Amino acid sequence: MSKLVGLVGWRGMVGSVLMDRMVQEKDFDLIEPMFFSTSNAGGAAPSMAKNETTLKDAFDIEQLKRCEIIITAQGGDYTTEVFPKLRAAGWNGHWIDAASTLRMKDDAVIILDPVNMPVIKDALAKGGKNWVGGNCTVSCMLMGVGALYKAGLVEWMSTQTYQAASGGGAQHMRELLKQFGTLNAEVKALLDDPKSAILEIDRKIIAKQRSLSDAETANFGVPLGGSLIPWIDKDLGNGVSREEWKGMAETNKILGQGEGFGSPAVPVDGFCVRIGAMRCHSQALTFKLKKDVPLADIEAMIAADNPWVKVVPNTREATIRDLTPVAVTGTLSIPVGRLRKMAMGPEYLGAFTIGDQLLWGAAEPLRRMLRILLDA
Ligand SMILES: NC(=O)C1=CN([C@@H]2O[C@H](COP(=O)(O)OP(=O)(O)OC[C@H]3O[C@@H](n4cnc5c(N)ncnc54)[C@H](OP(=O)(O)O)[C@@H]3O)[C@@H](O)[C@H]2O)C=CC1
Ligand SMILES: N[C@@H](CC(=O)OP(=O)(O)O)C(=O)O
Repeated sequence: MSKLVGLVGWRGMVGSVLMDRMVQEKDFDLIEPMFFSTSNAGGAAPSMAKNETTLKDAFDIEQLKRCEIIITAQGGDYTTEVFPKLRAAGWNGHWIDAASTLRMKDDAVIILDPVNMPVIKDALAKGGKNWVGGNCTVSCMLMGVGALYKAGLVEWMSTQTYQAASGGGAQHMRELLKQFGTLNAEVKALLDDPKSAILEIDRKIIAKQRSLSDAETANFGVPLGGSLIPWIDKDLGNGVSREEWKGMAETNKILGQGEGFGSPAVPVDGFCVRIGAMRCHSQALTFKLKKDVPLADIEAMIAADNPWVKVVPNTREATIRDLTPVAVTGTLSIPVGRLRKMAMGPEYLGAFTIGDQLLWGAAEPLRRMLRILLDA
């Protein structure tokens, strides 16, 4: 008989991407889905439902307890409220979560199976039940350059990220697009006139950006359209943003090394920056390798690591065609390009990589974990 799998957060942005992928990969053929809602209990479940055709209350512990596996993309507040109650009520099922709440707990594994299948298998063998998707930037980065870590080649890595609006949620994407529209409207007449002065357009744009109302910047706090924001997530009070802190903490935990694993952590640090892209996170990486490895060997290693990574030749033509958010959005492809040795010495490697933060950055590791559990 198919396992009863609870789905919470299925109609949100991450959840919708997850549902699409589960339909594409025919995951629903293998499970008995039970759909939950925080806002519409008793309503009709979506078309993938089989026997459980009404939405269950996502706070109803007795209904949740019926599920052998629960997948949630409802968010951190939901996890904080419901997960401890469910475990306290004796539920012993598998919890697969997109939120960061439980990520760094000792009994949780950060799931990214093309990179850390041995860590997942080891935890499963030991009775692990809590599986949490990684930070989108970290997951996309490791899907691209995980081969260098697996080969034990990385002494340290520095990251400079270019993160899309979607990382903040659906309202942030809307806000960005509204700002672009407002700015365009401000200078439309001048743009339509090829003889108009560009510096006048520029003056009007900056004046408009600086006078956007609180309502027009409610989500990001400041204008993002035509600008950038070099701070993502909370201020940890030591000059580091929480998003930057996740880089080192999560990379090492995913790889099963560093604190708690009895081996040294690889230092990872850099700056995380919000830019006006829609849903692809991009990052420029600088590696200090433990030894000088020929570039061709590095390219071959990266290309062979998993079926989704794609080495982009370090030429202008290939880069501007294949290594942009526009090229990658909506695909599972993880291009890695701009690979070259840097001026600092032969152990210093530069790279640039991009991933769709709603696919490999959020939904895909969750549905793959479901498959791992169904196959176990
Ligand atoms: N955004 C991202 O990039 C990433 C997000 N995550 C995690 O996933 C969580 C969910 O993120 P995200 O999907 O962006 O959140 P959303 O705000 O899109 O969805 C969360 C929930 O909001 C409710 N909701 C209320 N109004 C609407 C509406 N108009 N359309 C759809 N849903 C609505 C739904 O719950 P209900 O059906 O019960 O009413 C839904 O499940 C995050 O909190 C985070 O923990 C993880 C990685 C990346
Ligand atoms: N912080 C990411 C999105 C996200 O949800 O991250 P996390 O899953 O680590 O909270 C961003 O803003 O781009």
